[in-house]
Amino acid sequence: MGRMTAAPLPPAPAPALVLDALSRRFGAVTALETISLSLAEGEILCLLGASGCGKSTLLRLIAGIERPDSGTVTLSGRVLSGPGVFVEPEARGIGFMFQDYALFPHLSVAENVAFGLRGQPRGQVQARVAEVLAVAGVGSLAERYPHMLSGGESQRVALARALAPRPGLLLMDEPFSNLDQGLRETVRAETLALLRQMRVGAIIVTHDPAEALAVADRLALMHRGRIEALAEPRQVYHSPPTLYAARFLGPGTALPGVVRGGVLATPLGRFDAPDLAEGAAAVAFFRPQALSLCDPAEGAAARVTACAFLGAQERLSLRLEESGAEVQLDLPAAQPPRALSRIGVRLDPDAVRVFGPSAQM
Ligand SMILES: Nc1ncnc2c1ncn2[C@@H]1O[C@H](COP(=O)(O)OP(=O)(O)OP(=O)(O)O)[C@@H](O)[C@H]1O
Repeated sequence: MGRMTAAPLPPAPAPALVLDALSRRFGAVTALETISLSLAEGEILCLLGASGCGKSTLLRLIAGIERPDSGTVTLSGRVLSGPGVFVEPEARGIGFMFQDYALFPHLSVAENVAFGLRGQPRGQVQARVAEVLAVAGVGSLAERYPHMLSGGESQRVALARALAPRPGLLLMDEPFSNLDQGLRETVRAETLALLRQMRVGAIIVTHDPAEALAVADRLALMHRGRIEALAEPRQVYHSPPTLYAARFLGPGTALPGVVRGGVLATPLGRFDAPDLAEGAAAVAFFRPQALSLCDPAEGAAARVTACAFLGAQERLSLRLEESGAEVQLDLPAAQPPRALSRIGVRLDPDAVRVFGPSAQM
């Protein structure tokens, strides 16, 4: 066999946006604490987190609507905000789309979209307005006024307005939350396709984990003004760095135990915890789909205490007979769960994450 020689790695794409140690306080509240992250060109990042964690403040600092107390914002190598530097929002080359779309009520759709192109030659503005309205699928609505638009149409017009000046980055604050469930997924898919087609990077704020998992190239989970997790959706979902991140991204069970000899013993098995100290209070976390049914003699015996129909699956709540621990298990909805009053369960050890004390804050 020939020896493999490692090919030189292609140079990593230059980050489009770099945030370095951004902090912002409001009186006694630390809204953001030393936030650092970078965004590659064309990358779509979701900022996810509970109410009050600092998502909107971070978006406003990047847009320049708010000033940081310290730290720097750099876009394509140009410092927008930093010691002694502050570029006004309209000079940043960043598009902003607000949750309520903020269309000007007294301007037509075409005039709304033309607003960000002020100062450019008239013919050029008209051509660009027609182009982005067509790409956003609302070309026929150019003469309407905002009160004559449906929610989905308003969203598309707002998107067209934000994209018209060819921003280097688009910031979107809960852009789909005003749409009802059925429309939301369609508009979301179309918006994403449009961003990719135009190769515009975006930071999308959402408090909905399912939306962040579906949409993001990478997601940043924020918690109390800090970034708790930053990675691709699958990685954050399956290998969350903390118990908070694990719980925020979806349901699961945390079984507590004590580490002895580098192993955490729980009612559903023993899991390696080589990095944790002897006697550390740890938890084994797993998602409902990590448990499967078996004969009670072959796994842990359990009683079904409740059952929730979720459409595609049934979620059973179980009490383990030996320990009394409560766990959840997902079954395909086709399997009738009511017949299963006493069951056995088995846990897939590869789907378990062990969190020591410092990862349970
Ligand atoms: N102008 C302000 N004055 C005082 N406190 C503020 C101001 N703006 C934000 N805060 C506080 O900073 C923290 C972060 O707020 P922020 O709006 O960024 O959170 P968020 O994650 O966007 O929340 P939500 O999802 O509810 O919009 C909160 O505690 C908030 O009360």
